[in-house]
Amino acid sequence: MLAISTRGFLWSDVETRTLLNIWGEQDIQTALDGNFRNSHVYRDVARRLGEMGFERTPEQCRVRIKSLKRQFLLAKEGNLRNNGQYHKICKFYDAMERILSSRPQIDPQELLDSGAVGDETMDGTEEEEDTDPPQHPYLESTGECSYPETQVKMEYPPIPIPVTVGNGYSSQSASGPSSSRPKRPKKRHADLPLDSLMERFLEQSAEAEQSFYQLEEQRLQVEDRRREAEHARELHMLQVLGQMFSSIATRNPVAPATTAMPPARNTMESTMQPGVPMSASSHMMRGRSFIERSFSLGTAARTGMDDILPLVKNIVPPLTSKKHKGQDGRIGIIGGCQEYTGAPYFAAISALKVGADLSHVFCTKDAAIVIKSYSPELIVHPVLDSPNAVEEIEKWLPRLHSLVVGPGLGRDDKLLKNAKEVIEKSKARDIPIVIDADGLWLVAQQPSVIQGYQKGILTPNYMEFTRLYEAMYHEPLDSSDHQRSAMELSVAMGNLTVVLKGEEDLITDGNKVILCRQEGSGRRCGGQGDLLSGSLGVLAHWAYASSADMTKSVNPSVVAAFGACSLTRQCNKQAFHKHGRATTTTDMIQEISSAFKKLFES
Ligand SMILES: NC(=O)C1=CN([C@@H]2O[C@H](COP(=O)(O)OP(=O)(O)OC[C@H]3O[C@@H](n4cnc5c(N)ncnc54)[C@H](O)[C@@H]3O)[C@@H](O)[C@H]2O)[C@@H](O)CC1
Ligand SMILES: Nc1ncnc2c1ncn2[C@@H]1O[C@H](COP(=O)(O)OP(=O)(O)OP(=O)(O)O)[C@@H](O)[C@H]1O
Repeated sequence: MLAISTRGFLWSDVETRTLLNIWGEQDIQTALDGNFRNSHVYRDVARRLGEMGFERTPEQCRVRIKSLKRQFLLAKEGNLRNNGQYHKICKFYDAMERILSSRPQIDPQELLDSGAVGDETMDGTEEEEDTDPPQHPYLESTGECSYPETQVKMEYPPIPIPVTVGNGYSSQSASGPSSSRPKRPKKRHADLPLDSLMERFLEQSAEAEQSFYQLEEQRLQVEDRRREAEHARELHMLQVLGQMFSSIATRNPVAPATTAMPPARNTMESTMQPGVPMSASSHMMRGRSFIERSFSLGTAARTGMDDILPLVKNIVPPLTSKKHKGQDGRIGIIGGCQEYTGAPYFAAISALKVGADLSHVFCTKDAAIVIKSYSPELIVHPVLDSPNAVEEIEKWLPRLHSLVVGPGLGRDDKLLKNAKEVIEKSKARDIPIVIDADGLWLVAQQPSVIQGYQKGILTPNYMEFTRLYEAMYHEPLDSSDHQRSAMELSVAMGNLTVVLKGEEDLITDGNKVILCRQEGSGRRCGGQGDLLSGSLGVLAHWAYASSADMTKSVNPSVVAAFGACSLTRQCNKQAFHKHGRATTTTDMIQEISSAFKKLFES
C-alpha cells in the first residue's frame, strides 16, 4: 500500500483513529498489560499503522497514545465533576473510553503528578505504557485536588500555558520548574472553586493545543506551497532539457537515439498529414526560445475528425450477451456538496448514458440525498465530508475503472484535501483520472497532485486554464496563442493531456495539438462541461482498455478526449435544434444516445 507521508508531530483525525483502532486491538492491549517493556509492542503498532498507509515511528505512536491518554484522563476528570462538560476536551473520548474501560483504570492524579503528562522524550528505554501506576479509583469523594496547579507539558514543542489560579496559588508557565510548585493542602472539598479552576485549566490547555495545531498547520501549508513551486520548477526544467535534446536529435538523424530523452508519450506524428497549418512556430518568442524550437519541429494543430474519429469508434466496446454487469465501465465521480448537486449528477448520468454500467458519486452528506432524488440509476455515497472519507472512498477504488474529480466539489479545504488524497490513492491503482472544475482549482494550488501522471486528463475552461497556466509559469497567460499555451501547460504538467474547452476544443499531450471543431451551437448553459467530463471518464477507460492497435498507438487520453468533446458538442447541437435558447444540460443529456450513435456507431 502507498504510505502516506506523515510530517512531524501533526496527526490527522483519520490517522489518530487508525492508531486507536490498532492500539485497542486485543493482542496489543494484552501485550501492553502483560509486559514491563513495551517498545516491541509499539514497533508492532507502527508496523500495522504503516500497513494502513500511515508512516510513523514506534516512538511517535507511543507518544501520541500517551498524549491521548492524558487528554482522556483530563476530560474524564472534568466529566466526573461536571456531568460531561469536558467531553469536548478529548476529541477521541469515546474511543479511548471503549479501550481503556476494558483495562485496569489509570489514576489521573498519578499520571499528572508523576510528570507523565509532560516528559515525552524517549531514550529508547522509557516504557510508559507498562509503568502506569498501580490502579487507584478516582478520588472524587475525598476531594483530593488531582490536577496540576501550575504546570503542564505537552507532547509537542512546549507552549506556555498560562494558568491563572486563585487561593494563594501562583501563576506559572509550562516551562517553570516543577520543584517550585507551592505545597498544596492535602484535602479539599469538591465544591470549592476547584471545579472552576479545573475548568479553566482544561479550557486553556485545549485552547493552547488548538492554537498550536493551527500555527503548525499554517507553517506546513507555507512549506507545501514552497515545495510545490520548487518541484514544478524542477520538473519544468527537466522537460525543457528533454525537449532540447529531442529537438537536436530530430535535426541530426545520425545522432544516437540515446542522446534524446524519450517523449513522455507517443506522439501523433503517424496520424499527421502534410499541408496542415503550423501554429506555435509562427508566433512570437517569449523568452523560451528552446521550447519554441522544439514545438516548431512537430507542432501541427489540426482538426482530428479524419484521423481521430475512427480511433474513437475503435475503442467503443461491442455490446454482446457474453458480458456481465460492470465490464463496460464502473466510473466514480468525486464531487457534490451543499451548493452544487447538479454538476456531479450531470457527470455521473452522462457516464451511464455513454455506456458505463455503473456510476458512483462520492459527495457530501447534504448533497447525497438531493443527488439520489435526481436519479435512482446512480450509486451515491454520502462520504466526502465524513471524518474517514478517504478510507470510505478507497474501499471502492478497486472496483472503479476511472475517476472524475471535481464536478461540484466546491472549494472547502477539507473536501479538497480529501479529493487530493483520493487522487493519490487512485494514481497508485493506475486508473485514468479526469480532473475538472474545482478539481482544477486544487491542481492550481498543488500541481504535483497529478503532475506527471500519464493517465491524468485536465479539462479546463478558459478561466480554469488561465489559473493553471499562471500557477505553473508565474506569468500572465498570452491569450494570443491558445495552442502554444496549452502545449506549454501540458509540458509543465509532465505531458498530461489537457483539453482546453472553447469555441474550438483544443486537445494536447504536449507533443501535438488536435482541435475538435464539431459543430455545436451558440448556447452556453452551465453543466455542459460536466457532460464532457463524465463522458470522458468512460471513454478514457475504454481507450486504456483497448489495444495499441485500436488506437494506432495514439495517446489513449487524446483519443478519449476527442471523443468526449465531439459528443458534447453534437449533443449541444441536437438539443439546440429542438429547444433553441431554452436548451439546458438536461436537454443535452437526452441527446447522448442519438449523438453517440451518429458519431461513433454509424
Ligand atoms: N448545476 C450545477 O450544480 C453546476 C455546478 N457547477 C459547478 O460550479 C463550480 C464552479 O464552477 P465555475 O465554472 O463557475 O468556476 P469558476 O468559479 O472558476 O468560474 C469561472 C467563471 O469564468 C467564466 N468563464 C467561463 N469561460 C469563460 C471564458 N472563456 N471567458 C471568460 N470567462 C469565462 C464563467 O462564467 C464563470 O463565471 C464547480 O464545482 C462546477 O462543477 C458547474 O459545473 C455548472 C453547473
Ligand atoms: N464557444 C463555444 N462554441 C461551441 N462549443 C463550445 C463553446 N464553448 C464551449 N463549448 C462546448 O461546451 C463544452 C463545455 O465547455 P464549457 O466551457 O461550457 O465548460 P465548463 O465551463 O467547464 O462547463 P460547466 O458549466 O459544466 O462548468 C466544451 O467542451 C465545448 O465542447
